[in-house]
Amino acid sequence: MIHFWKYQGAGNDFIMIDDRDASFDINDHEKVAFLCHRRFGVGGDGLILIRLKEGYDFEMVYFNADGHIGTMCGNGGRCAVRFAHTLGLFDSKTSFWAADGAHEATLDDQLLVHLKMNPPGDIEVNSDHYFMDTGSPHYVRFENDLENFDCVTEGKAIRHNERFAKEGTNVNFAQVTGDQSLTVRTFERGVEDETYACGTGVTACAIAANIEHNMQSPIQIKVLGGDLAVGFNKVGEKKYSDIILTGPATPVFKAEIKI
Ligand SMILES: N[C@@H](CCC[C@H](N)C(=O)O)C(=O)O
Repeated sequence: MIHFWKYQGAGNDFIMIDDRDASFDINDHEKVAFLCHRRFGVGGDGLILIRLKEGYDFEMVYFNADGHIGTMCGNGGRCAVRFAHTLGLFDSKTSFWAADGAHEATLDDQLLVHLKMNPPGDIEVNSDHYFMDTGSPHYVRFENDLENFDCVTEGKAIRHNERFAKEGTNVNFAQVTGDQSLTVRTFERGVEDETYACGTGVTACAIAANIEHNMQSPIQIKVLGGDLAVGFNKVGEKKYSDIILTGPATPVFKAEIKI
């Protein structure tokens, strides 16, 4: 029997498991893929284990819906913070461990989670797109009409092109909607579909918007499942610090599944 919670952050949804006793087999990809399946299982864009980690309040172990361990997940990170708070692992400020290293986060009075993201290393600026790693790899391209845009077809073609076919990449399409606002749609690696939101993706889009359009922090970002914001400090050419992803992290239900 597996006891779990379902959480969503701006519509990016996750199965959350309290695995402080480390009893979940992280190599059982089939089980994770089954649990994330929207027809045969619980359904989710990913699955997250909360584990203990020395020197931190907790560790977040993140799997994509395909059953394999993923890289950093920004929306999942916010949901993990809210879940860890419910488990009594911290009071209002936390530091936790994830695939890309340490993160800090706070939970405010309106239950919004402010999550510090690790700065991207090299940012590639190409003629029609950006590529950077904000904890997960992200391709970013600016578009003019995201409402009438085939994100799945375009995203899938880029994710499977010669450059990305092997390792994969997440693919984001961003539209400037104001002086400090964007709309973003994302095709996610590991889900292999468009998701309602991607936290590491909007982080990459905010940075790309600063480089391409001199857009200033904080940037408000509309995604299919809600509203997110990304703040940052520009500390040099294509160098950023204090990158904060802000958004909701909402428990949906708790249940158990016999497996
Ligand atoms: N939804 C996530 C991104 C998760 C990482 C990704 N699917 C991958 O492994 O590349 C987010 O909110 O950042």
